[in-house]
Amino acid sequence: MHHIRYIVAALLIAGLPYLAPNDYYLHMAQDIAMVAIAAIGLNILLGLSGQLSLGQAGFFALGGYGSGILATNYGWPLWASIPVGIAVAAVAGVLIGLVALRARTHYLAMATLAFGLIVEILAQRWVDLTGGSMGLIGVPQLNLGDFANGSLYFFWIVAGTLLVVQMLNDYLMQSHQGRVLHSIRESESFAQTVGINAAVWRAGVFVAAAVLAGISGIFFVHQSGYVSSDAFGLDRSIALLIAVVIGGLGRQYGPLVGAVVVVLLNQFIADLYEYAMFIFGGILLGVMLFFPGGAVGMFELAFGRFRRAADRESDRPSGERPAPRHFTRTAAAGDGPVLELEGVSKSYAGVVAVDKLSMAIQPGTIHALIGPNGAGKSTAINVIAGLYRANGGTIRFRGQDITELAAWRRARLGIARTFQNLQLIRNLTVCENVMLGLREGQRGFVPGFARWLATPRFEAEEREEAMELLRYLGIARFADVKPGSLSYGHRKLCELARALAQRPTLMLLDEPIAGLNDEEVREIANAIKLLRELGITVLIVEHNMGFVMSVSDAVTVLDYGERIAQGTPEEVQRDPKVIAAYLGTEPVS
Ligand SMILES: Nc1ncnc2c1ncn2[C@@H]1O[C@H](COP(=O)(O)OP(=O)(O)OP(=O)(O)O)[C@@H](O)[C@H]1O
Repeated sequence: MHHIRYIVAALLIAGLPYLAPNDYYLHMAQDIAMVAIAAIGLNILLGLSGQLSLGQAGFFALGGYGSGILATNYGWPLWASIPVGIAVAAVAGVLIGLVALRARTHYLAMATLAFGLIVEILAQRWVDLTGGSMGLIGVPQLNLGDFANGSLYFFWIVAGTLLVVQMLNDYLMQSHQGRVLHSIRESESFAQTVGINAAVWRAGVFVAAAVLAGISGIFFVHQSGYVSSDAFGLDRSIALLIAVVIGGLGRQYGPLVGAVVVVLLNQFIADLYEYAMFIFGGILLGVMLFFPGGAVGMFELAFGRFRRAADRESDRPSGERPAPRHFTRTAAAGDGPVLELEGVSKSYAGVVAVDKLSMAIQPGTIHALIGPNGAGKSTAINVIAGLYRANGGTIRFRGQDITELAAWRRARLGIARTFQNLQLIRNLTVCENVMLGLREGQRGFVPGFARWLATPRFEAEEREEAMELLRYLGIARFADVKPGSLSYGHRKLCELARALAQRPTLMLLDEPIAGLNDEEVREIANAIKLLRELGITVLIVEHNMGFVMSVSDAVTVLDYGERIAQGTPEEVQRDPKVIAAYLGTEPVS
């Protein structure tokens, strides 16, 4: 009975036509459902993946006209014209999704705005096809059989579709796919380092939003037997945006609440039609300034404080931390180097940051890459992780040439990393951040949705695996809080747990103790040694010499992008070139 809310909603939908005093209310409910379907799509696009579209009315129009024109002008039956309408919207979604891979932020907003305007102008001017602003007349209604007016059945179809879309949305928000979208919004390069093909996701989410807008448009066109191009203007795109923001951007029920508010407001201000945009604009501004969480956010704020804090698990002393299971990827000592760089170079517009660097990292060791400021350490780690492409040389991981592989592919092969300036997803809990790293056993959308329908504990195994890692690193007590409320040291440990969740063979740690106090440094040093115990090979970039010398098995020293020394910590410490690089004097020859 974990999905009781949907059963109640289905009963309400079934009963509402009989309870509504007259058709006017039913019509309003239909409008709300239509707006909500498209708004859910926009919320996924903007609220989850962070991509702003000002052209959703374009998809709405393409879906609607795609089906409406075939059914009206060419006499197609609705069962055939509707899938075509959805397909037209989806194809447009793919095309705009491809644009979204090139244009970000306000450029993307402008591109989608232009798309919406083009569709609107086509709808107005291509009168033979669309009827222009005079309208397409005699559009068949979606009334299922004998019901001439069909409002009862029509409501059931629209509201039933909304229910299914809302369920898919709810699954998305609670699942791995939702976490992926959160991560893409916060940092695409970070997402790639946990094995996410961000480009595919960004484009895919555009298609999903386009299809939902298209379905909404199809319902709209087949609602009343008549449709004019005036219905597909910019104001519709803006109204959707307003619904999403007023409801609460990124919130599970934000679009539904926003759709109710927008449709009701439209009714109240029907007499002030000329000022409608002005009034909506004012409300949008007010919400964004004073209640950025929207109506759902306000509700959470008001009632969240009465919610009982969940019992939190307490952490055991470090001696009693069982090692996590599932570490299968580790490389054995006889396998040869885990990572080999051969003459790797990287320059930025003339600045040679890494110069023909060669080094080998042996399995199961902690290898440090050190050097003065600007020596090229971060560049080297980014080139290894695949965030930057090398200009020359070869990188081999467990014998495989990965020089040309995308970052997400390298992550999937078993290279995980942490960042100098922490990359944790603010809107996810500590446990969910760690779950983001789990790749193995992740289900696709459809099997995941089926499992979600079947059991409330649909991600119990993933959660338990993440908890094991948190316990291992001694931060299980923070599992259910957002990373923002943790100390800097605990956040570093959380990031380490997330990287561990990728079950890596090689872990790249970029300045793991920068900004930490002595106690926190000790914790991180212990954690890094635990990684070695799990058989993971570690490459650390770090400034703090004392720390490097205490944890590493081998050290490579860079200066001006070139390798100037390599060896055990003791050997490197005695090397005159290293002393000179750090003290700024000429080497004693
Ligand atoms: N995105 C960039 N564009 C241009 N130059 C860059 C860029 N990133 C780094 N550099 C330059 O490349 C050189 C190496 O920088 P890098 O950040 O890799 O060194 P680092 O050893 O990590 O330094 P630090 O210890 O200060 O972090 C520096 O001269 C730096 O100014």
